[in-house]
Amino acid sequence: MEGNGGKNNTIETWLNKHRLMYNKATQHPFILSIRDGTVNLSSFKLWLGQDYIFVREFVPFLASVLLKAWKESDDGSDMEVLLGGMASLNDEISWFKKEASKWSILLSSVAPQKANQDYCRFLESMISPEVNYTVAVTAFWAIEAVYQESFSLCLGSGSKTPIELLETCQRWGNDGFGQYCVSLRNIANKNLAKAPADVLKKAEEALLRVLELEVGFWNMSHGEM
Ligand SMILES: Cc1ncc(CO)c(N)n1
Repeated sequence: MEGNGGKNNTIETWLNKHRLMYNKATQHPFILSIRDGTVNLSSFKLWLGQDYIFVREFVPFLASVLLKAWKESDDGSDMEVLLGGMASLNDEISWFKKEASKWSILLSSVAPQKANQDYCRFLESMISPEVNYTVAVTAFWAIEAVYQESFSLCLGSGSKTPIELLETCQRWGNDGFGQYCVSLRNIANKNLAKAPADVLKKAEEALLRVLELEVGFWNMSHGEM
């Protein structure tokens, strides 16, 4: 018997259960301000500099997920999806540098703020070999999914996203990134379906922690510290 009663839709179940928190993370006032065109550009610049630091910390985290997949996954296609993610991160770091120079942000002088430090500390905790693959890949999916949902909101019909922010929104809101998030969710669901109860509990906690940290990250950018 599988740990999850034989179901293969744990993520959907959790998203329904935690819908309020998920919506808080994906429909944050900062994102809504981009969508309605009222965004404060100094907030956007703050976000950009902080997210560059986050994304650099994201590389060793993803490397650890890849390592866990190699050790613990029985499906070789997981590794290919994760490797694709690693390749996009490489591209993303170049994009941040280009975007920062467009906004005259000196990345080398940006220091991580408290909410960012908290998030980076969480990523580091997930790197530990004691955290198993199912938990780490669930967290990874959640981190990517929040950005995908958030930024695709800024591209929808009726959105008044300022033209100079469209490229940012497209980076995470494009269909390819959406497909990638679906692949990650499928991987998470597949592993959750065969996970024992204690692993399920840790994965659900990791999901909630990610949502909380994402809200904190948006709050920081939006100047609600
Ligand atoms: C804070 C944060 N969450 C998620 C992503 C998605 O990669 C990101 N770049 N930054």
